[in-house]
Amino acid sequence: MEFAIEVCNVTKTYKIANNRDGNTGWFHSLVKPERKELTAVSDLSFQVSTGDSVGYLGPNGAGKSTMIKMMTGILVPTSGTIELRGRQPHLHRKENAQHIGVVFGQRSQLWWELPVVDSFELHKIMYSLSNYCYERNKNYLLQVLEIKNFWNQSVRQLSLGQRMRAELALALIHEPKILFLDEPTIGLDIEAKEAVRKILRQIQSERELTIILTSHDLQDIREICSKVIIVNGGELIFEGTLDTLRAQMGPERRLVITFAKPTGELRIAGTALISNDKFEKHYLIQDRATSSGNILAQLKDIDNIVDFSVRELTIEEIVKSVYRNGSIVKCS
Ligand SMILES: Nc1ncnc2c1ncn2[C@@H]1O[C@H](COP(=O)(O)OP(=O)(O)OP(=O)(O)O)[C@@H](O)[C@H]1O
Repeated sequence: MEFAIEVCNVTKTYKIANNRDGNTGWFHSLVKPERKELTAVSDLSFQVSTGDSVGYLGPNGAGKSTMIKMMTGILVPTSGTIELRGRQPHLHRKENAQHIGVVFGQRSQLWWELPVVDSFELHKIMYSLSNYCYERNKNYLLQVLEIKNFWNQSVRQLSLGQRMRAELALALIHEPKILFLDEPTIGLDIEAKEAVRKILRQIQSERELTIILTSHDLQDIREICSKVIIVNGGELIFEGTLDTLRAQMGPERRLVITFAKPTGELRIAGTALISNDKFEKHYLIQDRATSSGNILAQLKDIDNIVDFSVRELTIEEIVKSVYRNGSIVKCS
């Protein structure tokens, strides 16, 4: 099997200031600063096959951005090796750039004051694209990403959803084989999120694109990715398919009910009571067959309910669940 990405025993440490305690600590840190090491990525190994779409998940500070920066060649691993299509990214930054596209949800590659088209013309020059290749890709992306009607508009006038579609098109204009997406739907409304996910699914299948996606929105992962890697504290804690993760995790939704008056223990069929405060109770929805309608039917006869919500587990809760429900799973 051909691997698009091979990560082998990679560790990345940063040197950070060691601020000393005590009354004079600040003074000593100022005149004689000490440094200590922080391990952001710890002995990580995994492979991504060509054409796979992988969700790279973890709580804040888990080392996701550090890993993406190493895979794109911006940072150099402290030890271990990374290969993208057989090449170490930091040693072959120029060649590597031809094969990868990068979208950071919180940072723009588009020129803010200029019309959208200008950023594309610039990329054409930067990537030395032939007229034929540029026009073919441009026409494809303009149509799939529906950006024709704001093609000549200045970037700062675009809505967030339009800008993200333009960012995606720009990252794909040189027809990369691997696309890195860091929180691509952050800040978008539901409709715009849906559009981005649909487009990514389409482009991925039409171009056999390998996708690495970090997101705190589980719906992104569910709709775009076939595999998941979960990291915590720089270490790999899960690698496998979404189905394996679901089986490992158990319930994926949480029901929260708020009461007007102090209320004793209350059971709801198809859920497990996990937090039993007098005014607020939390339940894990155990059974995938338990629909919101089913829950609503059970709640309608209980007066005294001020509010209730059914929400997905957060990444932090998933990480806890992976730890709680057994050993760390690695199954490619
Ligand atoms: N340039 C840096 N210098 C020193 N420490 C850093 C640097 N970049 C990241 N770190 C530290 O490395 C650890 C991992 O950070 P990283 O940004 O990779 O995590 P992350 O999973 O992407 O987090 P988030 O989801 O919050 O973006 C954190 O403790 C962070 O403070």
